Amino acid sequence: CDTEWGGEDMTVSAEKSYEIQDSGVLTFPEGFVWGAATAAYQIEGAAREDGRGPSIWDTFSRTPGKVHAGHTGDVACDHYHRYPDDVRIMRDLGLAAYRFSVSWPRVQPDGSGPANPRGLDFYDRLVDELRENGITPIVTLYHWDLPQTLEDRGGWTNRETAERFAEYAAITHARLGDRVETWTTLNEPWCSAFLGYASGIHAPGRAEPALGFTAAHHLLLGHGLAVQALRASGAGKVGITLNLSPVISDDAEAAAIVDGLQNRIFLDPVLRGEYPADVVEHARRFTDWSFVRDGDLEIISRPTDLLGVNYYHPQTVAARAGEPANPVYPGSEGIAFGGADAPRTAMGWPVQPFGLTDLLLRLARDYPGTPLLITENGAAFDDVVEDGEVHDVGRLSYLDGHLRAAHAAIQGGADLRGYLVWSLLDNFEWAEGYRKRFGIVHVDYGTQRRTPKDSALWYSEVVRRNGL
Ligand SMILES: OC[C@H]1NNC[C@@H](O)[C@@H]1O
Repeated sequence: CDTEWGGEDMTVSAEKSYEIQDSGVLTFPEGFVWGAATAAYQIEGAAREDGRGPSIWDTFSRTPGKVHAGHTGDVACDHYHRYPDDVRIMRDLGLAAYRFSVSWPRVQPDGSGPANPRGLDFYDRLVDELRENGITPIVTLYHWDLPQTLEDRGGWTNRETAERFAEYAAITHARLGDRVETWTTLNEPWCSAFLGYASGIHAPGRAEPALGFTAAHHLLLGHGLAVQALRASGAGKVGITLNLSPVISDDAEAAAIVDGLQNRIFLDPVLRGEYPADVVEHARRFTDWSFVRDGDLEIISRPTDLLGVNYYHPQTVAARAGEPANPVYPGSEGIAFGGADAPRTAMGWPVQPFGLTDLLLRLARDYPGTPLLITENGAAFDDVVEDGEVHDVGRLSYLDGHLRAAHAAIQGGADLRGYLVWSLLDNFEWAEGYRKRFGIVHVDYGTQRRTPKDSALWYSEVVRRNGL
């Protein structure tokens, strides 16, 4: 993926458009926010430019065997240099909002201390470019690229990292807060904790079940401290983004365990100010929870303005004697995962749009009063560029089904404010490297040429009509 910048013309060809057959128009609420999402390490590149320090993903991707084919985020989609072209693509598609993450090691190369002005300068340029093109920026403060220096001191297993995170949040808001209204603190703390510390599948690659729970708590504490810092700094809307999955099972006990470890261990502290009692008991074989201090849950549950929901698929589980534990769900011995009878994406994930309706209605029922924003939903498929076009029928069908599912949830009473497709661009899919493509815009990593896929043209029409 190491390329020279070609600077080709990236405009979307306006004459092409994707007509939606009038199969009964579904219209979304007035003001529904349509956009796309990305993350810094997955698209920016420029890994050592303008003072950026190393993150745990720079380290992890250089560790043999951890990332497909040794892929790294050194160049990625070269968004650090090509952002004007990428913003122009979003404008031409008619997107109203763009969710991106700020790279903590760009802002504070060592994770603490004074800001790196050149790092912040990039986000200044990006935010201004977005606003000049009528696109609302939505900032994620942490999308997994922890400064390595902090990991060297224990990372999210060290309580002090939560305090450093709040300082970083304040620094970033001080620079961008006059032009960025909507902030989410963390992206998918479940992945950071249970892929990164409990199972070793993601950076920093530690594989001790107990550390998953410690890291989860300090991530949540960091969220709460950052909310306090953002409020003190005059932030507008503040929230957190969680990857949530409804659990499908014939076995109530298995379902409760997985739902607790995936969903309620984060939802309940943030929105109810308590850890679920069943999860606390379940985890006692791994931890005594002594990392929870008096007052932590009050900090973690500071009021927020929105809940970012990342949905891809449900979890189908069954009780099966002798089944070994799934390492990302500590203590899940006797529970078999998978088995959904559904089409699959290139990630092997089942395509089950009904799960999104179930999830959104469950959130509205169990955690009422919190506006919801789908901050990620999308699918990987093996795309091919043919005569300058990408006929990604599978992705288009996935998105169509999930938008219909989201609409059904709105009809059922869910307070859903918007939908941000994952992702704007094909990008670095973590341990899968660049071999999995989630973008509605194809990226040729050899030339960095962008090609809007049929799904992008279709999505543009959905945005224009505010419906299907
Ligand atoms: O796996 C697809 C996406 N899931 N949520 C977090 C993102 O960084 C991933 O690329």
